[in-house]
Amino acid sequence: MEQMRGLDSAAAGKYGVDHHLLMENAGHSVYYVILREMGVRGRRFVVVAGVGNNGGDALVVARKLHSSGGSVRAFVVGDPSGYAGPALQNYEIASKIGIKLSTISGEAQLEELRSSLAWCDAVVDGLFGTGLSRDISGIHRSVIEEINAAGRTVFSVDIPSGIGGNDGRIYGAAVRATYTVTFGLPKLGNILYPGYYYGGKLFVSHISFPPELQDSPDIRTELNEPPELPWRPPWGHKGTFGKLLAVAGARNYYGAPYFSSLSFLKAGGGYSRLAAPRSVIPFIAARASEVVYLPMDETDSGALASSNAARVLELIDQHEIDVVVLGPGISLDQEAQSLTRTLAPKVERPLILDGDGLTAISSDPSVLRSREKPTVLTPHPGEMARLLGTSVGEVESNRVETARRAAKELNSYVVLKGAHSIIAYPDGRAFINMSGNSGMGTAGSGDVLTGTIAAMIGLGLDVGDAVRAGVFIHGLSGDLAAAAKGEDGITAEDVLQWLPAATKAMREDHDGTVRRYMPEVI
Ligand SMILES: NC(=O)C1=CN([C@@H]2O[C@H](COP(=O)(O)OP(=O)(O)OC[C@H]3O[C@@H](n4cnc5c(N)ncnc54)[C@H](O)[C@@H]3O)[C@@H](O)[C@H]2O)[C@H](O)CC1
Ligand SMILES: [K+]
Repeated sequence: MEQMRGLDSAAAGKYGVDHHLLMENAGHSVYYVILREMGVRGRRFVVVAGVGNNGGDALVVARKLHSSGGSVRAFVVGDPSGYAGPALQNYEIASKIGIKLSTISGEAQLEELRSSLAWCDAVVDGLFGTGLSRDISGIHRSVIEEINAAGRTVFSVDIPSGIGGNDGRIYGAAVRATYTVTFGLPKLGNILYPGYYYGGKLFVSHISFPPELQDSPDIRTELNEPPELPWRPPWGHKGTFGKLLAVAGARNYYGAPYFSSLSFLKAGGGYSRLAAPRSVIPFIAARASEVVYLPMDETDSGALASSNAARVLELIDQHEIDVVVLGPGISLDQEAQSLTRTLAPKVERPLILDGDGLTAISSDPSVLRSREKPTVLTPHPGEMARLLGTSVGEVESNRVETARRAAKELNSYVVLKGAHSIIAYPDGRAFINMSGNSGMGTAGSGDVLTGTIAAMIGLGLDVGDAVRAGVFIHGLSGDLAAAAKGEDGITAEDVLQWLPAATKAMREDHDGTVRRYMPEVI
């Protein structure tokens, strides 16, 4: 939000696009969405305006709806003497042009609001925008509850009132919008859950900001728009599309090694090898004949013995491995953990660390510092908390900055998994991934992600691009699975089985596939 205010003042200062113009553009963009989504003439609208600039925007909308033949009942919530600048100007105009304008200062006026909400076809929510600074109570909260109770189509101005602009959290109560039109660029609160859910269909209006403002390098957080996949030469062979070595598995963890090694092939990778404890391999081989198996020495508990380190390094050279996955399902067995800490600094290939492999390096993250080749970490919030020595609550309350911090401190590409996974680069950039659904919160889904990212490296993408493409395609695969079977019952196997279709969609219609996940720019 602070960045947006900076853009605002830059727009006014440098280009003369002052706040009056910005407010007019903002109001018009909401009006345009209403016109396009439901029409205006003869329709009935309740406009709820707070006494800040969000309210000012809403009064511009009221003026335009009124002018185009809509029936408008506007309610100012709070003391109109609070208006200033362009918001005051729009309040004064709204007072003169024949709009039915009431002020709600207390519970006594709620009945008039309630009957108007019953009367209207749609509500314009301009109570709070990015100025929301604390939990909502009193009359503001009652108004939000009335809007939600009325069950009408709601167009929220900039952000659903009650959603925090920087964190997407609900500040006491929040409007459940059908549409949100946000200005300039999306705020984190428009994109992070639950804010993203409360916003309904999201539109972005650049409110006539010049591109050089929107594309400013100072903006270090973006939506994940993954790159096109590299071309597949028709004369390609297994080696052309990447050779994986997955070091994974333990006696009671058959799924992780299976999912991480097979998903590599399902997402387009060329040749997949799995180094797993000797006794585990027959069970996995029965399910994945396409993977080549390397039986490894094991401890009494059936985990990878630490004595395997030299052999793994030899195998990497012998088979000209391109990318290594280390950790899925290796268990907390001390030897497997120490094997991971021994291998991590020595693997001179792009390395993806996941699952219990992350736990192994959590006790000594410095083992990554000496690595020259890129490192990718794919923690869920619990693993991230262990990596950073903090709590899950801390991680979840500030997902973007936590991922950014981890990427910098560990000099790695970090995927903080969860609803809207966050991808952070060592250089400080962060990307919010928009594909995926709640059905993917299921055992093994993360293992499918590691093989998918590895496949993108195998196809030839730079590691940063490979992480962004892998996370997006993994989520897309889960969405295709959910579309076919519903979110409740999909399992990691479904996410795995839909990977080819997801990769195919990216090849056949990259722009269309990605655009479906992006807010519509109007
Ligand atoms: N480039 C842009 O992004 C543009 C943004 N515009 C609009 O401006 C709002 C932000 O307006 P602001 O005046 O800063 O605050 P709000 O209108 O969001 O809030 C009103 C007012 O409410 C007070 N307040 C905060 N929290 C509470 C609370 N819990 N209870 C009661 N009152 C509260 C606080 O004093 C606020 O000032 C942005 O969202 C856009 O809609 C421009 O108009 C267009 C360009
Ligand atoms: K709002």
